[in-house]
Amino acid sequence: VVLRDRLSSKKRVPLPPGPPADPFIGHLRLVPSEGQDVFFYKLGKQYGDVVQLRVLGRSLIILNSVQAANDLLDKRSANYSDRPDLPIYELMGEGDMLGFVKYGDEFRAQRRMINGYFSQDKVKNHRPVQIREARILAYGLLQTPEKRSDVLSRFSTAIIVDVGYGHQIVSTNDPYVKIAGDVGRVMSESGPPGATLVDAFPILRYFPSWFPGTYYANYARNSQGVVRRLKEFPFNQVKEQIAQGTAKPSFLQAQLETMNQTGQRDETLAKRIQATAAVLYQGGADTTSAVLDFFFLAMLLYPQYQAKAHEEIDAVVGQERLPELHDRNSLPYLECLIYETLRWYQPAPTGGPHKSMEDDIYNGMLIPKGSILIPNIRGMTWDDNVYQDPFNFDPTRFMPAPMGRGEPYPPAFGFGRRVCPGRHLAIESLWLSVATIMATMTIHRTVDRDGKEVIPDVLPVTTGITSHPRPFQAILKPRTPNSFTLLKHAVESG
Ligand code: HEM
Repeated sequence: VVLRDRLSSKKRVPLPPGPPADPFIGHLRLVPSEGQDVFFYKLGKQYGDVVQLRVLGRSLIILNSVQAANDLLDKRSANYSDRPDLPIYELMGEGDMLGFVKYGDEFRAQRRMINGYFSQDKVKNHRPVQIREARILAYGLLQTPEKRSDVLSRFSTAIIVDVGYGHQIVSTNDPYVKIAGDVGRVMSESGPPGATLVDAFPILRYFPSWFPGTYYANYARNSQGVVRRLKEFPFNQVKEQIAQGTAKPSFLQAQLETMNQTGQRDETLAKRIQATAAVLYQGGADTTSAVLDFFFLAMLLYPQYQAKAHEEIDAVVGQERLPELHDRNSLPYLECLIYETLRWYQPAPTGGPHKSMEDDIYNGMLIPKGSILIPNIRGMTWDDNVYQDPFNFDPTRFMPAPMGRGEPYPPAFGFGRRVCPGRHLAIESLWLSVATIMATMTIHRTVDRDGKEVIPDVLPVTTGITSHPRPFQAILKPRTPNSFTLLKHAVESG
């Protein structure tokens, strides 16, 4: 009786508001193929911070405020930490990797493994690698500014490959660079159409990749080799190095050593180690380099903030040495510059999709069991209840009054039990790279044939769930002759 009463009372609870739908396909025709983050943001403006869409019988709940995302995904995380079925990623061989794993024991085991190596406390051990790579990055940018995008990718790949697998990248022929390139291509390219679902509903091919069955199935099948190599190559390399006594400390080495010590050599554990090591690359490489590219874009569009960062670094660090992490607390403006970059544009603007496990009621609205919840980070960072003049890039917004307005840092790393486990590593990588770049170079706009400054396009490209700036050129110059010498010396002395 109690259950019947609860169910019948739920029937009276309205669903969250949303736009009018078509019969059967629901809101399918409304959702655009590109720029879903901006579309969801606009829906939020019209219908409120919790909006419901129905697509082919599935309930999509769009969350456009930090408050709603925290209330549901964090405070009620026991119900909202599952992921939707993503058959295409499963087909690719990624179904057992943390970003896609369902809520349950395997999820907990993988998070524990990753947290054990990347918690706030543990990431301190990885600083020497990050410092070295930040300096190689700045040196590389000054030497080949026209290859900025490649140099940024190399930076984020090198950190993951060293911290994750104990391998230092020294040349572009490196097998890890090849694997990284292949994985990046697979994640961003779409393949030939032909999947049953896509054939049945051709419009599905324009859907973002988190929507079940929408990614090209053939392409996914053809990509299995790339994903397998990402899992097996580092694993086999480190296993061999351990056997030969040459393994360097790394995430993989630590997991394999623990497995050897406990004598627990079962296949499930070996597969789990492979999957967690692979997901580090997948979660950490393109995201970090995309943020840095957004940073360069912001510096070209808003040169006044670059000048302020230079001033702060000169006052604290001077020009005779390079910044170190112990300078971090003395450089509040630089901190704000990094968080404003993360607020302004994000590499994952629609966040990670969460799935609800039971019916729930929130603010008088029914969130049906099995809904896919999209924490639309774009909408949250453009929320004018939280951020004044949200489209404007303004690092001082986070500063306490009277310098700023004390606005909160953006939720760029997601929510609840699914919050990004690489966030501490990511923030330190970003801090070291931005601090080293600001200490050693100035960033300028290029000029066209008529001598007019080129202002790059601010609108990013978003494919699937990741976003990065459109290609643009920047002129990078050493701040002083000593900047270049300092970097050269740091890089050459290792
Ligand atoms: C600036 C860089 C980064 C950004 C903006 C970012 C952002 C995110 C976001 C938004 C999510 C989804 C969270 C959710 O579902 O609520 C996520 C998940 C994840 N990230 Fe990151 N991330 C970054 C760097 C990294 C790094 C460096 C690593 C690894 C070392 C990493 C590993 C992961 C993993 C494994 C997940 C899946 C977690 C799960 O499903 O439980 N990320 N990240």
